[in-house]
Amino acid sequence: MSGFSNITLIDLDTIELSNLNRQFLFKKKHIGLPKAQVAAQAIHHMSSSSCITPIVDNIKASQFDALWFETFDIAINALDNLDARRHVNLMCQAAKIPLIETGTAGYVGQTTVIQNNLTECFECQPKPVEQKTFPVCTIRNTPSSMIHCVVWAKDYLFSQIFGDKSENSQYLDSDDPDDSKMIKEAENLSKLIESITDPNFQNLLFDSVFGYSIQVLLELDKLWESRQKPTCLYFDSFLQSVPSTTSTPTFDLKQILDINTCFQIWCSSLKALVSRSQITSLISFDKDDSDALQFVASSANIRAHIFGIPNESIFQIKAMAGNIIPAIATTNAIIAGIAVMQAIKVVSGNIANCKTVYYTYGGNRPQYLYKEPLLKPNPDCSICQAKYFLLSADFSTVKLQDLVSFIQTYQHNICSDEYFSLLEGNRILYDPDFQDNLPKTLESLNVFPGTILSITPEDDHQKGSFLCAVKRNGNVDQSLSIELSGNSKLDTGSKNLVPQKRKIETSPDAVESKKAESLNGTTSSTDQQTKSSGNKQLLIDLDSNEQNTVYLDDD
Ligand SMILES: Nc1ncnc2c1ncn2[C@@H]1O[C@H](COP(=O)(O)OP(=O)(O)OP(=O)(O)O)[C@@H](O)[C@H]1O
Ligand SMILES: [Zn+2]
Repeated sequence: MSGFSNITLIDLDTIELSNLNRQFLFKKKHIGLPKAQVAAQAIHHMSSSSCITPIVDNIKASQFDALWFETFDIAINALDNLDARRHVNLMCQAAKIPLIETGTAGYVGQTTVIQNNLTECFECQPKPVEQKTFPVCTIRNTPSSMIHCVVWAKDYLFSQIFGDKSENSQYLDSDDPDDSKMIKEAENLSKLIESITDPNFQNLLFDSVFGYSIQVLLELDKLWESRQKPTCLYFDSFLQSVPSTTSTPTFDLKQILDINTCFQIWCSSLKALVSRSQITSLISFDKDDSDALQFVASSANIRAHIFGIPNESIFQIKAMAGNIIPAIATTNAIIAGIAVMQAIKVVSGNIANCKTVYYTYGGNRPQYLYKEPLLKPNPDCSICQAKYFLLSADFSTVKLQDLVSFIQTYQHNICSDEYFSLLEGNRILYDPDFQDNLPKTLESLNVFPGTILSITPEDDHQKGSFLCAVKRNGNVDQSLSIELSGNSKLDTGSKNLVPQKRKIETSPDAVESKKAESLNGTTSSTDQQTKSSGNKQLLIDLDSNEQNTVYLDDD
C-alpha cells in the first residue's frame, strides 16, 4: 500500500499463541502455521496487486548468498537475535544493498538505515552484552531474589542434568577455599546424574540439591552473619505429596504456587525429562518446552522457598527464564511504519533525509519519537570497511591451493599484505604456517555457494577482505573467478558473473553525487523517481510506472 509491490518475506518460525497480541496479521486459527506464509496471505488480502513471496527458511541458509541479496533494492530486518542480524548486515555490505535495521522491546523501539560506504553498519559500534549477568557467588550461595533462583535452576541445575555440562563451569571458582566444598557437591551431583535411570533418582536428586547442598552452605558461617539462613528440604518430608505415577498436577500458569504443588510439578516434569533424555542425549532449555519450563520453574520456586524468597507463578518465571520483555502491538506498529517510511526515502534516493529514530513511551522526554542523524562508518570497522569479492568456482574441482594462488596473484587488489590467512568464521583454512588444506578441494573443505571466507592480512587484522562464495551463473568453462562485488572488477580476464540487478538509481554518476550529497547533508532535485513539492514528495511506483502517491512529511 506504500508502493512496494514486490516483497520477499522470510521467516523460519511458526505462529505461537504468545505472538498474537503484538501484531495484526495472525489470528488464533493460524497457530502452528509458518509466519511468513500467513503474513503473505494477510498482506495479499489488503493489497491484492502486490506480489508477496513467502519463504519459510533460515536467512543464514546457503542459498541466500550474496547474489540473492543483490537481487533486492533494500532489505528490512525485524529479527530478534544478534547472530542473524550480523549475518544480514554482512550480506547487505557484500551485496551493497541498503538495510533498514529495526528492533522493539516493550515500550521502546528503534530503526536505523545502513548503507554501504555511507553510514555506520550494524557492527561499527561494539554491542552491549545481551545476557544480564549476576555474581556467581550470589547465584550459587546466597540468592536474594527470584531471578537468582531462576538463573540457578536454568543455567546450573537444568544444564547440569540435561544439557551441556561444560556450561556450568562458570559457577565454580576453585581459587576460593570455600569453593572446594561446593566443588565436591557439584562432583557428587555429576556422579548422581550417571544414575539417571535409577528408580530412586528423583529422591536422590531432590535430597542432593535441596538438602545436602544447603547443609554444606549452612556450614559456611560467614555467609549468614547478616543474612537469613536457608532451610534444608528433603524428599521424605513431602511423602504425602508425591504424585502417583499417572497423575499430573493441575495448576494455573498465572497462579503463585505453594510448595507442595511445586514439589508435584517438580516430580512430574523431572520424570518426563528423564524419559526424553533416554532418546535425546542433550535437551537445551526452551521456554516453550513445557517440561523444561515446569522443571525450571518448580526448582526455582523450591530454592526460593529454602532461602525465604516469595514464590512466583510459572508465567512470571517463563518471562525471567526466556529474558522476555513482552512485545507490544503499538510499539511494533509504530516502528514498522517508520521503517517503511525510511525505506521509501532510501529507494527514492533520499537517504540524506533518513534518520535513526527512537520511540519511547512513558520516558522522561516530552515526545515519544526522537531522531538522530545517521553516523558515518567507523573507519576501524572490520565489516563495512572490508573489501568484498564474489568467488565463483567449480567447488568440487577447485583446490584451496588454486584460490590461495589466485589471491596471491591479485594480492595488491585484494589484501594489504602478501602474508594473509583465510578463515571461514573462526575456522582457519589457510595461513602461512598452516598449509595442510592446500591440496583439498573447496567442497571437501565445506566451502559452498553461500560460504563467506575472510582474508585477514598478517600486518593489520582490522583491514581484511571477504570472499563471498556464490552460485555459478552458467559459465561452465570457467573454473575460478573472483570479482569485486558491485561494478568494479578485478582484471582477471574473467567475465562478470554478477547478474545486473534492477537499478533504482538513474546512472552511476547520479548515485555517486547522491552519496556525496547525503554526506554533505544536501538533497538533489534531479532524481527521476522523486519529485519534490514543498515538503511533500511524490513517489512513483518503480515497477508499474503507475503514479502511486505517498505523501511524506520530511520530519
Ligand atoms: N536466522 C533467522 N532466519 C529467519 N528468521 C529468523 C531468524 N532468526 C530469527 N528469525 C525470526 O525473527 C522473528 C523475530 O520476531 P519476534 O521477536 O516476534 O520472535 P518470537 O520468537 O516469535 O517472539 P518471542 O521471542 O517474543 O516469543 C521471529 O519470527 C523469528 O522466527
Ligand atoms: Zn561497520
